[in-house]
Amino acid sequence: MSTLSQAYRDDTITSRHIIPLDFDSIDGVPESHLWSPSEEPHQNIQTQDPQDSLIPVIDLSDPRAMDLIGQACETWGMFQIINHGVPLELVKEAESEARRLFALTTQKKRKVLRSPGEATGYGLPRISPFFPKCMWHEGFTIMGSCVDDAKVLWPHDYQRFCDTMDGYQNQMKLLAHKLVLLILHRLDVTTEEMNWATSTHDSQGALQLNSYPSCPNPSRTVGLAPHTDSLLLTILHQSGTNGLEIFVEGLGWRLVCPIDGAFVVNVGDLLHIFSNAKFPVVYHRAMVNHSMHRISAAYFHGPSVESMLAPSSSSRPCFRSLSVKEYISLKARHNDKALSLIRI
Ligand SMILES: O=C(O)CCC(=O)C(=O)O
Ligand SMILES: [Fe+2]
Repeated sequence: MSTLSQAYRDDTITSRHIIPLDFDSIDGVPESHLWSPSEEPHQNIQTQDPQDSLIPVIDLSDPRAMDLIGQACETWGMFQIINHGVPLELVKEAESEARRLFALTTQKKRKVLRSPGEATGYGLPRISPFFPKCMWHEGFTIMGSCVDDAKVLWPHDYQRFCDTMDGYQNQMKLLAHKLVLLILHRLDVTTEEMNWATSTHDSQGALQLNSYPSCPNPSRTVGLAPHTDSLLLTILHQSGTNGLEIFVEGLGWRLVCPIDGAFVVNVGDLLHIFSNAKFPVVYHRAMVNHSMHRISAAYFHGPSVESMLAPSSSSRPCFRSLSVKEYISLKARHNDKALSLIRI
């Protein structure tokens, strides 16, 4: 049976930029990383006042949580959650282990470089080939066990990293299932569809650790270019530094303020399709700043890659049905054009 990592492996586009910059050895932004407004479609739209975040913050212990989540999915496709039940200690530990990883020398990190045809390891964002300039970013992708890479990075001290990332992925998987259940109440789903979306034993997840070093020229650089996440939903921990922005039709780019102990949750393409576009497609990006090294951890949750996906109980579906694997493949080849290719 295919796994998410096989599906990603099959479709990696060979990129001329697969190696993140050696951030330790540079003192300016090289031409390859300098974006002009015309190269970044939304770059010139002003971000709103940082205090004025639109995205709702929902307390999962609130009896109205299900309704609030449903409304947020329909209106923004994004919300933040607090009182989610994930031990905050574990979140802090995962962030600190991610910092320990990115603080390694460039030479060390490149030993676990994600080569073309590989799904996990150290590297640039998967969307890099679709943009003319490189992003001010380095990432580390984990799907299941990361022990092989960790042994290369810390031959005598790899267990701490692995245990933390395993524990974090387990908690994310539990939380993702809880959220999917709450979200599906907003949609008119059949029992069979409910089983598909909530089946725990063959759901798939990937953990993406993102690092955005401080940048000498943040107004001409992009941390993570505008994109949508491919799977059902994403649960993001952003360290206390601004950077994540969501594109809202008619309003432009809006900051998603970091809140201590909260996770940002956003609808991914598969959920957009499954909701028959009742939930919007969520464009977001990450910007960088002059003084802070920003870290984030995104957990992408999806169903089995072998399973079929179609708009739920819809008399007038606006997408054709296809396998999850096929969608991942379309996305890898066509990026944000993938949804229009399956629209009917
Ligand atoms: O770093 C962030 O805030 C966003 C990360 C993200 O969008 C992703 O990893 O897909
Ligand atoms: Fe994302």
